[in-house]
Amino acid sequence: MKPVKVGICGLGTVGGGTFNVLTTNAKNIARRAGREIIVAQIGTRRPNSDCDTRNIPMTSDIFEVAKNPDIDVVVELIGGYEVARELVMTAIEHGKHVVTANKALIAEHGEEIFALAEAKGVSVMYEAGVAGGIPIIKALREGLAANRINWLAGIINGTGNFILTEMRDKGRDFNDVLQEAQQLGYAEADPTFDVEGIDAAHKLTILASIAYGIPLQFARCYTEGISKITQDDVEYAEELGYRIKHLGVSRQTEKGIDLRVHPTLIPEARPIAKVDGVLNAVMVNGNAVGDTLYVGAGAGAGPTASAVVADIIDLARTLEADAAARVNHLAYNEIENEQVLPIEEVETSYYLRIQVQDKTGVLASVATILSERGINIEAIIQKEPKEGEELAQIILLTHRIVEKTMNGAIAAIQALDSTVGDVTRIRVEHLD
Ligand SMILES: NC(=O)c1ccc[n+]([C@@H]2O[C@H](COP(=O)([O-])OP(=O)(O)OC[C@H]3O[C@@H](n4cnc5c(N)ncnc54)[C@H](O)[C@@H]3O)[C@@H](O)[C@H]2O)c1
Ligand SMILES: N[C@@H](CCO)C(=O)O
Ligand code: NA
Repeated sequence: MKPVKVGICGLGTVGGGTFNVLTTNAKNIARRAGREIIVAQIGTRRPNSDCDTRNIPMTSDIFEVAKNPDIDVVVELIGGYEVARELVMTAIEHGKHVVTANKALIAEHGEEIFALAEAKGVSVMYEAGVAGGIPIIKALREGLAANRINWLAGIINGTGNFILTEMRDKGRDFNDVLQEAQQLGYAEADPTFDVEGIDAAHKLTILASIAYGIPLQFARCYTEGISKITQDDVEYAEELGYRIKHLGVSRQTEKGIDLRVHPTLIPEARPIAKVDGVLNAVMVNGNAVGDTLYVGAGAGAGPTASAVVADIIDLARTLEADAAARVNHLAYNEIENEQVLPIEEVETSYYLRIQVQDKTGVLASVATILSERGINIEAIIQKEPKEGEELAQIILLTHRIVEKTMNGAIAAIQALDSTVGDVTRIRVEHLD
């Protein structure tokens, strides 16, 4: 069979990694695909010193790659929304298959891109976009296709998990660790996407869509970042037997689907609570299979390239096949518009940290506010003021309650004379 010709656009962390995996593992890849896969052209503004591209045609115009009649598969690794969207649409218009690691692009413009791809009989693959090297898209779209997915939850941002781990294990400063994550090539071009949960929300949007067969609904994803987590919360969570992780959670409930990214307390006995550093992990619960767990590197050149190249191999195998026989872009042939629940309607358990004046009767007033609203307390710790400080802290774990009821309770606690500042609220997931 004739070789498959690939054009790579963007030769940064992931582009460079993809080029190196394709060349280093070329023989093995050809054995798997049943044909050679060669890099026919690279579109980049500058060379990458980690890559020996001496014999490869290069251009600074990525659109030249998208239109090159010699190329079968265009690999979009430039990032961002607008130019990337235009590039991918141009490639599809020219009859190319596309592989991308760009979850922002898929979460925001996926429907339009897939519609054009289906009209043109080509495929757009995006395994590298979600949880880096973990083959979670493949697992959900194909491996778990027999199931009704009940829920999924994951650590799906490598930079965020790296920061939380370094803060917890070494007491390091947030910004210092973020800088290291940027140097290691883990972070997004705009790192607020990582720390404010936007990147995780892009990934969760995609996971929920292919898990339940619903449209991509990024705008409905509730998003909260990790920048407000304090060393105190990390320590108190551990005292209660929990770890704090930045989690994407989506459940199929009777009221609708919840779709949310936020810091989360997880019981330390759960394997996912011990997934540290740049590792990602996704738990998926299906009605036939039960619990499943997928763990691996969520960012970095090699792991992300592993997923990009797997998609290219998949395409190489089916290049001449009937497009309609390929698995649908969003896994389901029929997409149904199920309601995404507003965060106020979501039910979960809570960790609360309340700073109070060190007076008698304070704990009783807090307990009264909670019990009046039917909120049961599961555990409680009271911390005396630290040396040289005047404020005490009350730390609570509650049973499950709907978020709007908790909002009312928090407002009432904050209105107490004895409460100082805002109440810290972190949601708790037992993952069962
Ligand atoms: N870095 C990771 O670990 C990782 C993991 C998964 C997914 N991703 C995604 O992969 C994509 C690329 O990320 P990266 O980390 O490799 O970024 P990067 O900044 O290292 O590389 C992007 C490259 O594209 C080039 N580029 C951008 N616009 C261009 C244009 N118009 N013409 C020519 N070149 C252009 C840049 O100069 C840069 O070299 C992003 O969508 C990112 O979200 C990254
Ligand atoms: N910035 C992303 C890259 C992988 O998608 C992360 O840290 O997870
Ligand atoms: Na993946």
